[in-house]
Amino acid sequence: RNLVLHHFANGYSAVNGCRQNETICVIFIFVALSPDFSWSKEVQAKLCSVFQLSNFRPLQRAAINLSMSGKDLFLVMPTGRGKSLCYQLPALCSKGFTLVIAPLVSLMEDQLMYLKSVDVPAVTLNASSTKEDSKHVLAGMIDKNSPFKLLYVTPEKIAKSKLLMSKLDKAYNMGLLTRIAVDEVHCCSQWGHDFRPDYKLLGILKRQFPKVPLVGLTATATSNVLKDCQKILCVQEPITLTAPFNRPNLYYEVRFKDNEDCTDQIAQMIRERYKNQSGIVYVFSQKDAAAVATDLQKKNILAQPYHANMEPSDKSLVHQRWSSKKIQVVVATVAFGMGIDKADVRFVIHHTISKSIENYYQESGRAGRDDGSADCIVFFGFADIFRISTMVVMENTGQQKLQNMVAYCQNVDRCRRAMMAIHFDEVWNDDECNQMCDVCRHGNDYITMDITKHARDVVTIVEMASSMDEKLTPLKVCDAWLGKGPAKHRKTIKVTSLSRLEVESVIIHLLLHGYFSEDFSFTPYTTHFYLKLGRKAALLKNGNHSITMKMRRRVMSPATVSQSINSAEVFIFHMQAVPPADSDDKKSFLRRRTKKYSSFIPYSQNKSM
Ligand SMILES: Nc1ncnc2c1ncn2[C@H]1C[C@H](O)[C@@H](COP(=O)(O)OP(=O)(O)OP(=O)(O)O)O1
Ligand SMILES: [Mg+2]
Ligand SMILES: [Zn+2]
Repeated sequence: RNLVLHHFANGYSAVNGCRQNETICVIFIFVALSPDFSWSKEVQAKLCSVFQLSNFRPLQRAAINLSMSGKDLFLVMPTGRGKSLCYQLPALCSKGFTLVIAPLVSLMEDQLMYLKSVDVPAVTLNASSTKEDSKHVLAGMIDKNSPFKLLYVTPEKIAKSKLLMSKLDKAYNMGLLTRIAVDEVHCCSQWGHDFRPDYKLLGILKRQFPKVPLVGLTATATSNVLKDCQKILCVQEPITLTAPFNRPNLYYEVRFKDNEDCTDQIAQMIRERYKNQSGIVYVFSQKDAAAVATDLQKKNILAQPYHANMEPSDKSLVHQRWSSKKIQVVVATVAFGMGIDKADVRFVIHHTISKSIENYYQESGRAGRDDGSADCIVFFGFADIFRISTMVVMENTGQQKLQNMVAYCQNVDRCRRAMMAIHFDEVWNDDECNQMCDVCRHGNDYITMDITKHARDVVTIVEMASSMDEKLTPLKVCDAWLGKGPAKHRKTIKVTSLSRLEVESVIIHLLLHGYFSEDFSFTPYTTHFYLKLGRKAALLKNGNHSITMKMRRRVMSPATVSQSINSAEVFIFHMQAVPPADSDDKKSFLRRRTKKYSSFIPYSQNKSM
């Protein structure tokens, strides 16, 4: 029992046997960690001689042993931690071949290129396979000498190719279909972040080939998504191994976009902080990819765009040039994601927030796969929220997921890792972050403020517009509150004393907490996002109701301090700070300031940490 607990404490975290008795699962995992199976020597030898790796990473050995002993398995392991090895190595140590389902041709090609380089025979069948290639592969599947160990196919092939299914059937009967691996298994579920309809049809595999063990692999799946995948794949009693989601070498930071274009700031960071280092800049749209790449090029940065609408050969070229360090930065949409396995990515910067935490975790997870330190920085812009919101308006849980992402960015209170842990149903102790997020490093720069009066004012603006039968976009609401635009929108309230960033922050807070809600309006060409009163807005009529939020401490001159001491009026974002007169306060101010400016020195460059 103690040994099992020891393994758990050392990162072999959750083990859930769906519908299985927990004790049996604990025994399975315990046994699976043992190095004494009939295949253990061969597995260890090939780990070194073929894959040229000296040790397993957490959970790899358990996953391989469970898979080798014929168990069905879900493996949830952070991006870049080596899930592929957990089916490639068993494939190499078993007779017959392993069928691998992967969502993208580019992802398969990358894996084939890698396997070729280490002399593991692997082939693919996909829409771009030639007739000759297909013939060769189909024949190999039922060849007793198994000319290949891994066969990569897209889910579309399984859904559409009767010939492939009949060959698989034959191979199954001959005992040559040894294992099935479903990579990026979260694509099965509509609740996952990257649903692919053809994955829904993969249940046929377990129904047709019940004796073949299946392993589903993903970096990002909540327990509900996994349950859904299990049902879709018709897997009866899988064991789920979940490696801790945490990537200790990644530094997470969110920056508020103080104007629409943060490209200048990004360029400066790349030129100074990430000189000669590889990275990715994620953008919202194909248009943005082209524009931001051009902007960076103008600033003498070797950057190229990457998006789904480019010719496959152009995409490959950008990927190759980046992998071989001929260019420094790829400016990409989400199309540049799965299967990107460059080890030394030192920064992933989001020019625009992702549409969900799952997406963000996966995209930022492209950084630091070599275990070296790397930075993951998001630029959080007010207008971007509504651009994405209207884009995901038709997706099942699109708004909820976006809200979670916005809450992650807006948060200045809780360790960023804690936010992710809560999202992925993990237990997390904030101390383990090790100051590797901006909140843990700079949380003291924020204080709790009473914003009730501000909330009443801005709610009044929306209420008034509505009484005049007008709808206001969030940007219009900001303008009205800041004293721009028609005066009728602020008849009974004063122009706010808050800065634009503060105004935006308050509106986001009210939206996240139900004082405002979204009001979409559809035209044949576009969708508009308007603000309307949310379910909690009425509470503001009650004199006792109060709202607080964390705001960046405003550094004030002594005169301002005395004016504002009893007021919630003055806070935040004044970068032009004036040190306090009092000498103790001055010291702490200077400490804070040094700290604040060191906040712009990320971990990877901050040699003192
Ligand atoms: N035991 C190990 N020791 C050192 N490096 C390893 C080990 N196992 C795998 N790797 C390396 C090989 C790859 O370059 C890198 C990422 O592996 P890979 O299998 O592509 O990740 P993954 O599938 O978990 O990530 P993703 O979720 O992004 O697909 O890790
Ligand atoms: Mg992978
Ligand atoms: Zn933290």
